Amino acid sequence: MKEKNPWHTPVTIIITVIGVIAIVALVTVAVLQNMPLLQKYKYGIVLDAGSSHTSLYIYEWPAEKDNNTGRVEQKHSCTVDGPGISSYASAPPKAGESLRACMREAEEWVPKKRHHETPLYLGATAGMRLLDMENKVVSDKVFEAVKGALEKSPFSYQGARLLKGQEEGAFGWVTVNYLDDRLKQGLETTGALDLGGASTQISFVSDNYDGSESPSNSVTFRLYGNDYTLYTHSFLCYGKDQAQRIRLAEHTQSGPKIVADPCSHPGYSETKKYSVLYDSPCVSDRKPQGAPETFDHTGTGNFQECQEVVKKVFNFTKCKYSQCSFNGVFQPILQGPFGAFSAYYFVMDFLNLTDTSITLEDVKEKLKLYCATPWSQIVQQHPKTKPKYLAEYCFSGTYILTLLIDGYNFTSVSYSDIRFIKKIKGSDAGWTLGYMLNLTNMIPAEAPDTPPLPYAGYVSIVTIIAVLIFILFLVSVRPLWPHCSKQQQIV
Ligand SMILES: O=c1[nH]cnc2c1ncn2[C@@H]1O[C@H](COP(=O)(O)OP(=O)(O)O)[C@@H](O)[C@H]1O
Ligand SMILES: [Ca+2]
Repeated sequence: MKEKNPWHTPVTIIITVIGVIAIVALVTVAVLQNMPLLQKYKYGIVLDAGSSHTSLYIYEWPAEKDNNTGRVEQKHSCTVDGPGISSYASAPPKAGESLRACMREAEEWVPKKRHHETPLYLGATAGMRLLDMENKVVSDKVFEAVKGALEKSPFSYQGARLLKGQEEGAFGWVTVNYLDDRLKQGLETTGALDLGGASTQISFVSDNYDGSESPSNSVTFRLYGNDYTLYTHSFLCYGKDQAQRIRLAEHTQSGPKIVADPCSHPGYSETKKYSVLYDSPCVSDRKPQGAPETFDHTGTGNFQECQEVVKKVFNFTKCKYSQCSFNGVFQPILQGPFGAFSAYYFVMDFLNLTDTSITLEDVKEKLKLYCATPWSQIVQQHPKTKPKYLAEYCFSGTYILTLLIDGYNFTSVSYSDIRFIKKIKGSDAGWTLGYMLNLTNMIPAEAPDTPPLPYAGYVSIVTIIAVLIFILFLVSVRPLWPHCSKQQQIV
């Protein structure tokens, strides 16, 4: 008679089926419970209302990683048509209207079901700081107008406000170091150099600065369990557009009809209004009395002379601290590396000077040749560049070098610590990302707890343990197996 397969007895079949079901159930529960949720994204929107223009940035991050890091990315940016909001002083409602096209674009980029929970911020910088100094009533009206426009959007409007210079510098530093993944890993940080139209910021951590000398320049952060004492300073009126005004004001103190400018190309000639040049708190107190209505701004294209006149924009005489940058402002010893963005990048990129491994002498030589190039040739070579920018690159390049070397004390050696950057890993360098990370509490003060095992390792271990338990179970119930019981009977 054929012997019955002991595995086919009802007891073993039941034990096996129950065991397999138990393992599958155990692994399934463990996996489901710990599985990352389906990749859903959250969004945040920040408007950078700068002195020259407004930009809107949309940021995106995985929904389950709110307070983890290195994951927020710029999804889209939109440049608002027209000038910065501070230019609408004579027609504030138009400042609000100007934002409409970008706000509509944002509605398309952010999935509709996320609109209501997407925070929306507007931060205004030096253009509005100047307008606020000049006429608080008007600057309030401009803010009212932009608030009105933003409140109408479907997003979660969180406020429109004037950023302090310190915040602008510090959040630019946070952005650069966040995107470079330096904060989470506690690595040496990168300094941030931001050049705008109306102000400029320098921010860095220096071993020689603990915040006690000139405390108004210090900002402290605790990020991912690391303490940082940041040195930061914002120079109002030292953005490149206002610095240009200060420089031209030097030239026009006697109210001349013709200004021969070494920082403009030979053959350049433009009629300009005195009232427009002096329409800024950075120069208004120097307006010459009895000047004609206009002057002819002509170029001589002399880099050395341009350097001399640009230097006069800075005051190097007084310093009540152990050391200063300029205008009597304290600055600790520079400690690199540095990322230089915004107009630093636009100008140096146009001039093909973003490579800081070339010597400063070579940089100056190239700029000298560029400044001496006749205006007609410049216009011909760059038909697509805005004439306003084109007319100023010789000045802007000279201003950047003078600000870095004479102003901040970079040397021919430390100049190579600077990287001119526009974007880091797809996100624009600037204060907006740092501002949003701060307001949404997305950078925790303490390092987040990380799971001891990666997800795949966790699943494998749960499976192996479950299988082992099952085998042990089978072995322990072996005496119940029919053929074993038979053998025992024989013995
Ligand atoms: O393509 C460009 N070439 C040269 N300069 C540019 C270009 N795009 C923007 N800029 C300049 O960058 C600066 C941006 O300053 P912003 O408007 O942010 O002022 P703020 O930061 O002082 O408030 C302005 O001086 C603007 O003219
Ligand atoms: Ca800016």
